[in-house]
Amino acid sequence: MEGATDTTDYFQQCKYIHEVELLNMKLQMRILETHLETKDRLLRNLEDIIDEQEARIANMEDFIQGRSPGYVARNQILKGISVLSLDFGALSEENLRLKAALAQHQKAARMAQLLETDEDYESDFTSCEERSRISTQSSTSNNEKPPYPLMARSIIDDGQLKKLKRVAEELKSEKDELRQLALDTKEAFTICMAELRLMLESKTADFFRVLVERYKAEMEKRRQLHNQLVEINGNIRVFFRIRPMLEAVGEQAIKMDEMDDWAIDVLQPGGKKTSHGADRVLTTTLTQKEIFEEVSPVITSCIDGYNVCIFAYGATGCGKTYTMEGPIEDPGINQRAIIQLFQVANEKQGDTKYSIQLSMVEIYNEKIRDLLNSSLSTVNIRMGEDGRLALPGSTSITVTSAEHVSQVLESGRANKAIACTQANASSSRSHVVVRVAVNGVNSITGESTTGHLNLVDLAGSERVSQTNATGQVLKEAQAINKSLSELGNVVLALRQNQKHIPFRNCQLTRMLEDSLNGDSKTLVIVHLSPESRHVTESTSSIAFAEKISKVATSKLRREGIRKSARKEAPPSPRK
Ligand SMILES: Nc1ncnc2c1ncn2[C@@H]1O[C@H](COP(=O)(O)OP(=O)(O)OP(=O)(O)O)[C@@H](O)[C@H]1O
Repeated sequence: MEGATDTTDYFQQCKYIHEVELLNMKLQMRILETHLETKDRLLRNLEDIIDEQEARIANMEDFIQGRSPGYVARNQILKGISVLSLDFGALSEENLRLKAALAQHQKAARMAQLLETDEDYESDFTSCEERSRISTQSSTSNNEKPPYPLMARSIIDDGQLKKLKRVAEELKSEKDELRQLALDTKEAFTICMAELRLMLESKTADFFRVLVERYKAEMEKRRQLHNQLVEINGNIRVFFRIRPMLEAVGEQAIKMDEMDDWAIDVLQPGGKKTSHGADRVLTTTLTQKEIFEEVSPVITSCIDGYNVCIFAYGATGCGKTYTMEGPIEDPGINQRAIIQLFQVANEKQGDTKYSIQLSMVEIYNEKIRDLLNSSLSTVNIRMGEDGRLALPGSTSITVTSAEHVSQVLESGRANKAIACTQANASSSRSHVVVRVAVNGVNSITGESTTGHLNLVDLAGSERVSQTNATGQVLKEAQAINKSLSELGNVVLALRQNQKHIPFRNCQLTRMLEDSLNGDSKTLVIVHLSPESRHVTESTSSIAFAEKISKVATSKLRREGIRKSARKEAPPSPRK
């Protein structure tokens, strides 16, 4: 019986052992499954981290230093393993041995697991302080390897970092190539532009040269035609002289046309720009000497017996007296003209002996006063026996030298000042006429010629309506207006070769009848103030200039001027 009991015990013991072993095997299986599952999760995490790494190549160093969110996942996994361990502790209390055995197996299995695969976990679990310590050491010592976490090492092992580096290098070299290409393109573009500019400049210069030549040819043609026209129309020329700006402030409303020496541009008060032509425009930059050179050809024809009239027309203050008299140190046309007549007469002196007489009168309120006589006697106009107009009783001085001319003109100027005071008039309220007679007598034939040069500084042309004039001033203004208007009518009639010339309507035209009629040469210099505040007066002066410049068109057609102008136009420049 006892033997049977022992056998039963033994059998029972074996059964228990088998059951424990079976349980143990099952546990091992479960542990392995858990381990595999853990590994799978770990691998998935690793894949996620690798993906993240690819997207964050620039932050690789940060990742290597262990700041990746992958750690959080791994910590959770490890936590799970610990929970599993605790589960083992909750096994049935009824079999402590089994529990101990199980615990031992579990411990052994866990140890085996850790030893087998997770050596690296050790480093993963290294404390932050430890890691930073090692990291600091690694940065100072090149020999020690940094404690790369498992995932980083796996990436390095996989060659992904190398791959990424290679890609980065390729990208860098492509970028360098692109940069070089951009530099080459820029250089090529600069060279191309420089060549293009040179080509354009040379083409433009050629084109411009041809245009200038054509322009000059046109100008020359125009000048010739104009002279032809002036001769046809009785040698009457109209010039504009623009006075320089006297005030620094204000806009310049009148300028010479940049493209045309014979025209001016006027900026009207409303902002409109108008253009006006004349026989010549004397710009602000011309000196007194240069102005005289422009008019001197007309003056010297006096020596040959021609009558010449030069009028300075314009509103008060626009420079008429400056042009005719000028300052003592820089004299105007009057003095220069008479001195030139002297010089030319001296040069021509031979069989013909020349003498030059000078008189100077003023027409104020239709009365003529002798400015070379200090008593300022009034002078009348008479028709002489030779059919010439004379001013009997007026002083006529034969001038003998340039100095003498200056002296005589100066005394006339002084008397003019007295006249202004006596008549209570400013200089612009009267017309001042310097009359020069050039007599030539041929000692052999006895023939004589007389040419008259009339240099007229007209009264200011401003309108009565704009001056609010009354009484004496109104009377003066009316007389001035009338005489200027009559002068305009006479010049226009002469220019248009009208049958009746209205000389007799005022003292000024009466006095100058013999000088304006016939083969005479007349020049009207219309003076213009450039300042915009004088633009109304200037426009009125321009209107006067345009009125006296009018030419009968039927006459032009008869002369065939337009036809010839068209025929000889130079060729267009080639593009
Ligand atoms: N071309 C010029 N260059 C420099 N100053 C000038 C010029 N023309 C005129 N002036 C100056 O302008 C002012 C007026 O000129 P000026 O007396 O000759 O005008 P005006 O038309 O004769 O006037 P008025 O009709 O009142 O006699 C003067 O001070 C003169 O010196």
